[in-house]
Amino acid sequence: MIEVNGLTKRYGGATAVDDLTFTVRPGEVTGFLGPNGAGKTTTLRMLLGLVEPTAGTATVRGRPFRDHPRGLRHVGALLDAGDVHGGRTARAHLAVLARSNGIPRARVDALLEEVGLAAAARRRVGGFSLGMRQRLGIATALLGDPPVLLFDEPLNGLDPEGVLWVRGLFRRLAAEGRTVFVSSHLMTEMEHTADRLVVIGRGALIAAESLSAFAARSTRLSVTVRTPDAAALTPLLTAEGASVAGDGDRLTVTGLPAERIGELALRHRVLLHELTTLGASLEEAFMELTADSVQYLAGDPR
Ligand SMILES: Nc1ncnc2c1ncn2[C@@H]1O[C@H](COP(=O)(O)OP(=O)(O)OP(=O)(O)O)[C@@H](O)[C@H]1O
Repeated sequence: MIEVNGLTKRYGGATAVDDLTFTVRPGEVTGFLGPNGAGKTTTLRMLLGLVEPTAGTATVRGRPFRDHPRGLRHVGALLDAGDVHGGRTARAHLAVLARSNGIPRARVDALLEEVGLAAAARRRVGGFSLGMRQRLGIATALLGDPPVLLFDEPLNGLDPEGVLWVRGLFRRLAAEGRTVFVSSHLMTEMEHTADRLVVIGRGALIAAESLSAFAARSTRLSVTVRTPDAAALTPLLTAEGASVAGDGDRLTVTGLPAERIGELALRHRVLLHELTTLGASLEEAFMELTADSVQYLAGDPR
């Protein structure tokens, strides 16, 4: 569990992180989304005690990160994949960290295998591609088998196979009960990976909610529903706050995601012939909601 409360960072007159309050739960992948410069990296650095907050607190499992005595065993982090001693081999890099954190050496080779770097284990990191550095950074984060994992833009530089692998890895880590917090500036990277989203814009919180709740807040998302029982379905949808337009057996529904419409129909035994999401993609919803962070400001629904 990560708890961020009133977290603020100012640099001179500029506010990089503005009074952020949210929680990140174990057992889920939480996407940390915001446009470039929104304050994601600064927030993650404050979580790791690398940047001192101007105000507010950030705790990991109830304590500030620097109060955790065995760093890598409590929180694993990938912040900047380029931030590795280029003269070292991948294996030596991990071995040094393993030794200083009291982690068995055998874990190094197992992890190099797991992240797909076994064949490059004896090569110097200076010659690694960005994707290979990301894989090494992910291995570093996993080294201490920590219950909490932070990843800053982990998909940068990965090829499609690497992206699929990382998605599967994050899902597995969450299924093991870990807290997985992953930043990205692209919704497309998160929509197949995250269970929940924390969205920020210009340092301030825009949303902290499930992926489907986030989608439902976009005014432009609409769902086409075909049903022989529109008369029964329409009041069920409007009672949930949706707008329903349409004629005959074809309805256009805004304000509710397709998943929720499907659930309602099932629960009330309304037959559906079609359920299609139209219009804005989640990426467009994200752009719409981050376009004006003040206008769409919403609290943390804890
Ligand atoms: N050390 C610093 N001194 C001054 N300003 C800073 C410093 N670090 C970050 N900033 C500013 O704070 C804001 C937030 O930056 P941050 O790197 O946290 O954003 P981000 O969401 O991670 O962006 P990106 O997706 O581009 O990595 C930016 O305007 C940045 O210029």
